[in-house]
Amino acid sequence: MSQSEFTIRKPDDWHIHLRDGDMLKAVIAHSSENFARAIIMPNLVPPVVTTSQANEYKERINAAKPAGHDFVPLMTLYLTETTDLNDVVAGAASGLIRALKLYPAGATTNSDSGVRNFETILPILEKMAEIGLPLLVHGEVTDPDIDIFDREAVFIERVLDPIRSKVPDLKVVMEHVTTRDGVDYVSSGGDNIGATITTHHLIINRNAYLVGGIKPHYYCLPVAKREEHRLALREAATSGNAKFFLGTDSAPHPDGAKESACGCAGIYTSINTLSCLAHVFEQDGKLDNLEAFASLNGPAFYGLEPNEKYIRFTKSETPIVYPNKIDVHNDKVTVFDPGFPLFWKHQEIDANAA
Ligand SMILES: NC(=O)N[C@@H](CC(=O)O)C(=O)O
Ligand SMILES: [Zn+2]
Ligand SMILES: [Zn+2]
Repeated sequence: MSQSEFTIRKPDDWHIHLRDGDMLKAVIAHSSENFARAIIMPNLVPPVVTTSQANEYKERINAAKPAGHDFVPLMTLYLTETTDLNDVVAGAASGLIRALKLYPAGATTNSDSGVRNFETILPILEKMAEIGLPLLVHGEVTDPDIDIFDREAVFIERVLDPIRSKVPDLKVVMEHVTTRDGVDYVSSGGDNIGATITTHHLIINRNAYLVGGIKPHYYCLPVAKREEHRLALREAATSGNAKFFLGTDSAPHPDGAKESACGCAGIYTSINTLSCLAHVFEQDGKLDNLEAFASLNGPAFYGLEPNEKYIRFTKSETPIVYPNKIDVHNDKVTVFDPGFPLFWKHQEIDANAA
Protein backbone atom coordinates (compact mmCIF):
# COMPACT_ATOMS: atom_id res chain seq x y z
CA MET A 1 0.00 0.00 0.00
CA SER A 2 1.34 3.42 -0.81
CA GLN A 3 1.93 5.85 2.03
CA SER A 4 -0.36 8.86 2.40
CA GLU A 5 1.09 10.52 5.49
CA PHE A 6 4.43 10.85 7.29
CA THR A 7 6.10 13.15 9.81
CA ILE A 8 9.63 14.56 9.90
CA ARG A 9 11.58 17.12 11.88
CA LYS A 10 11.14 20.61 10.44
CA PRO A 11 13.66 21.06 7.59
CA ASP A 12 16.41 23.66 7.25
CA ASP A 13 17.71 25.21 4.03
CA TRP A 14 21.52 25.16 3.97
CA HIS A 15 21.82 27.50 0.93
CA ILE A 16 19.35 30.30 0.22
CA HIS A 17 19.40 33.68 -1.54
CA LEU A 18 17.00 36.00 0.27
CA ARG A 19 18.26 39.17 -1.45
CA ASP A 20 17.37 42.54 0.11
CA GLY A 21 14.82 45.37 -0.04
CA ASP A 22 11.58 44.66 -1.96
CA MET A 23 12.75 41.23 -3.11
CA LEU A 24 13.54 40.17 0.48
CA LYS A 25 10.08 41.30 1.54
CA ALA A 26 8.48 39.34 -1.31
CA VAL A 27 10.29 36.04 -0.72
CA ILE A 28 11.06 35.78 2.99
CA ALA A 29 7.73 34.24 4.04
CA HIS A 30 8.25 31.19 1.80
CA SER A 31 11.53 30.37 3.54
CA SER A 32 10.38 31.31 7.02
CA GLU A 33 7.25 29.17 6.63
CA ASN A 34 8.92 26.05 5.27
CA PHE A 35 12.23 26.11 7.10
CA ALA A 36 13.32 26.59 10.69
CA ARG A 37 16.80 27.87 9.80
CA ALA A 38 18.73 28.74 6.67
CA ILE A 39 22.27 29.53 5.63
CA ILE A 40 21.97 32.97 4.07
CA MET A 41 24.07 33.62 0.97
CA PRO A 42 26.07 36.86 1.12
CA ASN A 43 26.08 37.78 -2.60
CA LEU A 44 24.22 41.06 -2.24
CA VAL A 45 25.30 44.15 -4.16
CA PRO A 46 27.64 45.13 -2.53
CA PRO A 47 28.44 41.75 -0.93
CA VAL A 48 28.27 41.03 2.80
CA VAL A 49 31.95 41.08 3.69
CA THR A 50 32.14 42.22 7.30
CA THR A 51 30.61 41.03 10.54
CA SER A 52 28.85 44.33 11.01
CA GLN A 53 27.28 44.10 7.52
CA ALA A 54 26.15 40.55 8.31
CA ASN A 55 24.60 41.74 11.55
CA GLU A 56 22.71 44.52 9.77
CA TYR A 57 21.54 42.11 7.06
CA LYS A 58 20.35 39.67 9.71
CA GLU A 59 18.31 42.46 11.29
CA ARG A 60 16.74 43.33 7.94
CA ILE A 61 15.81 39.67 7.42
CA ASN A 62 14.28 39.41 10.88
CA ALA A 63 12.38 42.66 10.37
CA ALA A 64 10.98 41.39 7.03
CA LYS A 65 9.77 37.99 8.25
CA PRO A 66 6.09 37.64 9.14
CA ALA A 67 5.11 37.97 12.79
CA GLY A 68 4.96 34.58 14.46
CA HIS A 69 7.60 32.94 12.23
CA ASP A 70 10.55 31.94 14.37
CA PHE A 71 12.85 31.31 11.38
CA VAL A 72 16.54 31.76 12.27
CA PRO A 73 18.88 33.18 9.60
CA LEU A 74 22.38 31.73 9.85
CA MET A 75 24.73 34.34 8.47
CA THR A 76 27.75 33.96 6.21
CA LEU A 77 30.46 36.26 4.92
CA TYR A 78 31.58 36.62 1.33
CA LEU A 79 35.27 35.72 1.26
CA THR A 80 37.46 38.16 -0.68
CA GLU A 81 41.19 38.55 -1.10
CA THR A 82 41.07 41.38 1.45
CA THR A 83 38.88 39.71 4.10
CA ASP A 84 39.96 40.80 7.58
CA LEU A 85 41.01 37.74 9.58
CA ASN A 86 40.32 39.39 12.95
CA ASP A 87 36.81 40.31 11.89
CA VAL A 88 36.13 36.70 10.82
CA VAL A 89 37.42 35.33 14.12
CA ALA A 90 35.35 37.82 16.15
CA GLY A 91 32.22 37.17 14.04
CA ALA A 92 32.55 33.41 14.44
CA ALA A 93 33.26 33.68 18.18
CA SER A 94 30.12 35.78 18.68
CA GLY A 95 28.03 33.03 17.03
CA LEU A 96 26.85 35.37 14.27
CA ILE A 97 29.00 34.04 11.44
CA ARG A 98 28.40 30.38 10.62
CA ALA A 99 30.51 30.01 7.48
CA LEU A 100 32.50 31.84 4.79
CA LYS A 101 31.47 31.63 1.15
CA LEU A 102 34.05 31.26 -1.58
CA TYR A 103 33.06 32.45 -5.04
CA PRO A 104 35.70 32.18 -7.74
CA ALA A 105 35.65 35.71 -9.25
CA GLY A 106 33.05 35.93 -12.01
CA ALA A 107 31.61 32.43 -11.47
CA THR A 108 27.99 33.41 -10.85
CA THR A 109 25.48 36.13 -9.96
CA ASN A 110 27.19 38.99 -8.07
CA SER A 111 30.55 37.27 -7.76
CA ASP A 112 32.81 40.05 -9.08
CA SER A 113 34.40 40.49 -5.65
CA GLY A 114 35.29 36.80 -5.52
CA VAL A 115 38.73 35.27 -5.25
CA ARG A 116 41.18 35.31 -8.17
CA ASN A 117 44.31 33.96 -6.52
CA PHE A 118 43.51 31.17 -4.06
CA GLU A 119 46.97 31.45 -2.43
CA THR A 120 45.99 34.81 -0.94
CA ILE A 121 43.25 33.28 1.19
CA LEU A 122 45.32 30.45 2.68
CA PRO A 123 45.93 32.21 6.03
CA ILE A 124 42.17 32.69 6.41
CA LEU A 125 41.48 29.06 5.53
CA GLU A 126 44.07 27.89 8.08
CA LYS A 127 42.40 29.97 10.78
CA MET A 128 38.97 28.65 9.76
CA ALA A 129 40.23 25.08 10.11
CA GLU A 130 41.56 25.93 13.56
CA ILE A 131 38.28 27.42 14.79
CA GLY A 132 36.02 24.93 12.94
CA LEU A 133 34.36 27.50 10.65
CA PRO A 134 33.13 25.86 7.43
CA LEU A 135 34.09 27.06 3.95
CA LEU A 136 31.21 26.95 1.47
CA VAL A 137 32.30 26.81 -2.15
CA HIS A 138 30.64 27.68 -5.42
CA GLY A 139 32.60 24.94 -7.16
CA GLU A 140 33.16 26.10 -10.70
CA VAL A 141 36.31 27.43 -12.35
CA THR A 142 35.90 30.54 -14.46
CA ASP A 143 38.68 29.89 -16.97
CA PRO A 144 37.16 30.74 -20.39
CA ASP A 145 38.94 27.75 -21.91
CA ILE A 146 36.98 25.31 -19.75
CA ASP A 147 33.65 24.13 -21.10
CA ILE A 148 30.78 25.13 -18.81
CA PHE A 149 29.75 21.49 -18.40
CA ASP A 150 33.24 20.60 -17.11
CA ARG A 151 33.71 23.52 -14.72
CA GLU A 152 32.74 21.64 -11.58
CA ALA A 153 35.03 18.67 -12.22
CA VAL A 154 37.93 21.00 -13.10
CA PHE A 155 37.29 23.08 -9.95
CA ILE A 156 37.67 19.94 -7.85
CA GLU A 157 40.95 19.04 -9.50
CA ARG A 158 42.52 22.50 -9.73
CA VAL A 159 41.14 24.35 -6.71
CA LEU A 160 39.27 22.27 -4.16
CA ASP A 161 41.55 19.27 -3.88
CA PRO A 162 44.72 21.44 -3.61
CA ILE A 163 43.04 23.57 -0.91
CA ARG A 164 42.03 20.47 1.04
CA SER A 165 45.55 19.05 0.74
CA LYS A 166 47.07 22.27 2.06
CA VAL A 167 44.48 22.69 4.83
CA PRO A 168 43.37 19.13 5.61
CA ASP A 169 41.34 20.03 8.71
CA LEU A 170 39.19 22.61 6.88
CA LYS A 171 35.47 21.83 6.92
CA VAL A 172 34.12 22.27 3.39
CA VAL A 173 30.66 22.20 1.82
CA MET A 174 30.51 21.81 -1.94
CA GLU A 175 27.44 23.91 -2.56
CA HIS A 176 24.84 22.87 -5.12
CA VAL A 177 26.79 19.89 -6.38
CA THR A 178 25.64 19.00 -9.91
CA THR A 179 27.81 16.15 -11.22
CA ARG A 180 28.69 12.54 -10.52
CA ASP A 181 32.29 13.78 -10.21
CA GLY A 182 31.23 16.06 -7.35
CA VAL A 183 29.19 13.35 -5.64
CA ASP A 184 32.10 10.89 -5.90
CA TYR A 185 34.61 13.43 -4.61
CA VAL A 186 32.47 14.26 -1.58
CA SER A 187 31.56 10.62 -0.90
CA SER A 188 35.18 9.55 -0.88
CA GLY A 189 36.41 12.44 1.29
CA GLY A 190 36.64 12.42 5.08
CA ASP A 191 34.02 13.58 7.58
CA ASN A 192 34.95 17.22 7.01
CA ILE A 193 33.53 17.46 3.49
CA GLY A 194 29.81 17.52 2.69
CA ALA A 195 27.60 18.86 -0.09
CA THR A 196 24.31 20.58 -0.55
CA ILE A 197 22.00 19.45 -3.33
CA THR A 198 19.21 21.63 -4.71
CA THR A 199 15.66 20.50 -5.34
CA HIS A 200 15.75 21.48 -9.00
CA HIS A 201 18.95 19.56 -9.80
CA LEU A 202 17.17 16.40 -8.59
CA ILE A 203 14.42 17.05 -11.14
CA ILE A 204 15.83 18.62 -14.30
CA ASN A 205 18.70 17.81 -16.63
CA ARG A 206 20.12 20.04 -19.34
CA ASN A 207 17.30 19.27 -21.74
CA ALA A 208 15.00 21.35 -19.52
CA TYR A 209 16.51 24.66 -20.61
CA LEU A 210 17.72 23.74 -24.11
CA VAL A 211 15.14 21.54 -25.81
CA GLY A 212 12.16 23.03 -27.62
CA GLY A 213 13.32 26.62 -27.23
CA ILE A 214 15.52 28.27 -24.64
CA LYS A 215 13.87 28.20 -21.20
CA PRO A 216 15.35 30.92 -19.00
CA HIS A 217 13.45 29.83 -15.89
CA TYR A 218 15.40 26.55 -15.87
CA TYR A 219 18.73 28.34 -16.20
CA CYS A 220 20.82 28.43 -13.05
CA LEU A 221 24.45 28.01 -12.06
CA PRO A 222 25.93 25.54 -11.97
CA VAL A 223 23.87 24.60 -15.02
CA ALA A 224 21.93 21.34 -14.86
CA LYS A 225 23.99 18.62 -16.53
CA ARG A 226 23.33 15.36 -18.41
CA GLU A 227 20.82 12.82 -17.15
CA GLU A 228 23.53 10.53 -15.73
CA HIS A 229 24.57 13.33 -13.39
CA ARG A 230 21.01 14.00 -12.27
CA LEU A 231 20.71 10.30 -11.43
CA ALA A 232 23.91 10.44 -9.37
CA LEU A 233 22.48 13.39 -7.42
CA ARG A 234 19.19 11.54 -6.86
CA GLU A 235 21.07 8.53 -5.58
CA ALA A 236 23.19 10.64 -3.19
CA ALA A 237 20.28 12.72 -1.87
CA THR A 238 17.89 9.84 -1.31
CA SER A 239 20.52 7.46 0.12
CA GLY A 240 20.47 8.93 3.62
CA ASN A 241 24.28 9.43 3.41
CA ALA A 242 25.09 12.04 6.08
CA LYS A 243 27.38 13.98 3.72
CA PHE A 244 24.48 15.20 1.57
CA PHE A 245 21.86 17.71 2.68
CA LEU A 246 19.32 20.13 1.28
CA GLY A 247 20.39 23.55 0.10
CA THR A 248 17.65 24.80 -2.20
CA ASP A 249 19.77 27.55 -3.77
CA SER A 250 16.43 29.19 -4.42
CA ALA A 251 17.61 32.34 -6.20
CA PRO A 252 14.91 34.82 -7.21
CA HIS A 253 15.42 37.22 -10.11
CA PRO A 254 12.69 39.44 -11.56
CA ASP A 255 11.23 37.94 -14.75
CA GLY A 256 12.54 40.91 -16.71
CA ALA A 257 16.10 40.00 -15.77
CA LYS A 258 15.68 36.34 -16.73
CA GLU A 259 13.67 36.72 -19.94
CA SER A 260 16.44 38.67 -21.59
CA ALA A 261 19.15 38.39 -24.25
CA CYS A 262 21.54 37.83 -21.32
CA GLY A 263 19.34 36.25 -18.68
CA CYS A 264 20.36 35.88 -15.04
CA ALA A 265 21.09 32.50 -13.46
CA GLY A 266 18.81 31.34 -10.68
CA ILE A 267 15.69 29.23 -10.07
CA TYR A 268 13.07 30.11 -7.48
CA THR A 269 11.80 27.07 -5.54
CA SER A 270 11.27 28.22 -1.95
CA ILE A 271 7.50 28.02 -2.18
CA ASN A 272 7.06 24.46 -3.56
CA THR A 273 10.41 22.88 -2.72
CA LEU A 274 9.16 20.53 0.02
CA SER A 275 6.29 19.21 -2.12
CA CYS A 276 8.79 18.61 -4.94
CA LEU A 277 11.18 16.78 -2.61
CA ALA A 278 8.48 14.53 -1.17
CA HIS A 279 7.51 13.65 -4.76
CA VAL A 280 11.13 12.84 -5.68
CA PHE A 281 11.79 10.70 -2.60
CA GLU A 282 8.51 8.85 -3.04
CA GLN A 283 9.27 8.20 -6.71
CA ASP A 284 12.56 6.59 -5.69
CA GLY A 285 10.96 4.58 -2.88
CA LYS A 286 13.00 6.56 -0.34
CA LEU A 287 10.49 8.60 1.65
CA ASP A 288 12.12 7.22 4.81
CA ASN A 289 15.30 9.13 3.95
CA LEU A 290 13.72 12.54 3.33
CA GLU A 291 14.15 13.49 6.99
CA ALA A 292 17.88 12.72 6.87
CA PHE A 293 18.35 14.85 3.74
CA ALA A 294 16.13 17.80 4.67
CA SER A 295 16.28 17.89 8.47
CA LEU A 296 19.10 15.85 10.05
CA ASN A 297 22.28 15.71 7.97
CA GLY A 298 22.70 19.48 7.66
CA PRO A 299 22.54 20.29 11.38
CA ALA A 300 24.85 17.35 12.13
CA PHE A 301 27.44 18.69 9.66
CA TYR A 302 27.22 22.20 11.13
CA GLY A 303 27.37 20.86 14.71
CA LEU A 304 23.80 21.92 15.55
CA GLU A 305 20.85 20.06 17.01
CA PRO A 306 17.98 19.13 14.70
CA ASN A 307 14.88 21.31 15.02
CA GLU A 308 12.46 20.73 17.87
CA LYS A 309 9.46 21.21 15.61
CA TYR A 310 7.92 18.65 13.29
CA ILE A 311 5.99 18.84 10.04
CA ARG A 312 3.50 16.31 8.73
CA PHE A 313 3.19 15.57 5.03
CA THR A 314 -0.15 14.37 3.71
CA LYS A 315 -0.89 13.29 0.17
CA SER A 316 -3.90 14.97 -1.33
CA GLU A 317 -6.21 13.42 -3.92
CA THR A 318 -5.97 16.38 -6.25
CA PRO A 319 -2.88 18.37 -7.26
CA ILE A 320 -1.82 21.24 -5.03
CA VAL A 321 -1.94 24.56 -6.78
CA TYR A 322 1.08 26.76 -6.23
CA PRO A 323 1.26 30.16 -7.88
CA ASN A 324 3.16 30.21 -11.18
CA LYS A 325 4.53 33.60 -10.26
CA ILE A 326 4.86 35.74 -7.16
CA ASP A 327 4.61 39.51 -7.09
CA VAL A 328 7.60 41.66 -6.40
CA HIS A 329 7.38 45.42 -6.49
CA ASN A 330 6.49 46.24 -10.16
CA ASP A 331 7.59 42.82 -11.39
CA LYS A 332 7.13 39.05 -10.99
CA VAL A 333 9.31 36.13 -10.05
CA THR A 334 8.54 32.83 -11.79
CA VAL A 335 8.17 29.81 -9.53
CA PHE A 336 9.96 26.58 -10.51
CA ASP A 337 7.72 24.25 -12.51
CA PRO A 338 8.82 20.67 -11.82
CA GLY A 339 6.92 19.46 -14.89
CA PHE A 340 4.64 17.12 -12.93
CA PRO A 341 1.70 17.67 -10.58
CA LEU A 342 2.44 17.88 -6.85
CA PHE A 343 0.33 16.05 -4.30
CA TRP A 344 2.31 16.26 -1.06
CA LYS A 345 1.45 19.11 1.26
CA HIS A 346 2.71 19.69 4.75
CA GLN A 347 1.96 21.54 7.92
CA GLU A 348 3.68 22.09 11.21
CA ILE A 349 2.35 19.90 13.99
CA ASP A 350 2.49 19.87 17.73
CA ALA A 351 5.73 18.13 18.85
CA ASN A 352 3.70 15.91 21.22
CA ALA A 353 1.76 14.55 18.27
CA ALA A 354 4.91 13.64 16.31
N1 LIG B 1 22.40 29.58 -8.42
C1 LIG B 1 22.21 30.55 -9.28
O1 LIG B 1 21.94 30.29 -10.46
N2 LIG B 1 22.29 31.85 -8.92
C2 LIG B 1 22.64 32.37 -7.62
C3 LIG B 1 24.10 32.35 -7.39
C4 LIG B 1 24.69 30.98 -7.10
O2 LIG B 1 24.31 30.30 -6.16
O3 LIG B 1 25.62 30.58 -7.81
C5 LIG B 1 22.10 33.80 -7.50
O4 LIG B 1 22.49 34.50 -6.56
O5 LIG B 1 21.27 34.18 -8.34
ZN1 LIG C 1 26.56 29.28 -6.42
ZN1 LIG D 1 23.35 29.98 -4.59
